[in-house]
Amino acid sequence: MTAAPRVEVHAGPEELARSVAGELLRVLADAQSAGRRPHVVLTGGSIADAIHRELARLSPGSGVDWTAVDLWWGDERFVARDSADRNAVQARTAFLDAVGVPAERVHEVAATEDVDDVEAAAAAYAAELDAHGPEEFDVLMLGVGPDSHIASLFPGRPELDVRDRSSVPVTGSPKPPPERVSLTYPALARSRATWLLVSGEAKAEAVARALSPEHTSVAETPASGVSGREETVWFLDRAAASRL
Ligand SMILES: O=C1O[C@H](COP(=O)(O)O)[C@@H](O)[C@H](O)[C@H]1O
Repeated sequence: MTAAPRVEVHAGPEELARSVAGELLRVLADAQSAGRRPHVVLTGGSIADAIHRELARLSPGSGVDWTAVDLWWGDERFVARDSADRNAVQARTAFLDAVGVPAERVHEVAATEDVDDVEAAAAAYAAELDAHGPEEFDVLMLGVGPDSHIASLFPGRPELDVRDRSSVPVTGSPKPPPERVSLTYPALARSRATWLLVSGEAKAEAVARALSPEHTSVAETPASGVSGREETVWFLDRAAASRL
């Protein structure tokens, strides 16, 4: 049974980013001390970028061996490999290059140069998960949009109902860029710890709705549909928590 979500409120985005990065480094160091190679799902977006920069800053002395961590993404934009719109490029610039994660541990979604179309990118990502993915991710991090989307699962869209695959193509995304690849709910449910990362007043209403699931539906509020097997934590700043 999944425990009720925990809500952690921080003063502002910097404090939020520092706390999440510190907590992630502790989880990774503990898993490695126990002899495991942890698998983490990264997200894109503004607060994720701040967290990634904190990871680069706090990593020295954390005890984390970044050559023994596998990294995945909850979603990716289907654009050119070096596009600044790619979540992987954002992560690489903010921390992957700085901490030295080897390429074979970084499980990126295919870019437009790699495959013919977004359907092929989603199929290739599902195959990569089958071949190298864990039974359970250690930590899954998700940003939340003002419309309550998580990964690239947007309100009212058919991708919300996909149950037979781990990864889906998204075309005509309401938020640009229009073509994306997203993990599905069954894949997002394969995590020990699920952390939702939210900063800013513009998302306060989405947070309040997601945290009162009896007053909403997954179709209307996609963020209400995820939870970790052992813990679900909403890391908020005061502005994002202002309607709770
Ligand atoms: O498009 C996306 O948006 C969300 C949230 O981004 P933010 O800038 O509002 O924080 C992100 O979680 C997702 O990975 C991304 O592709």
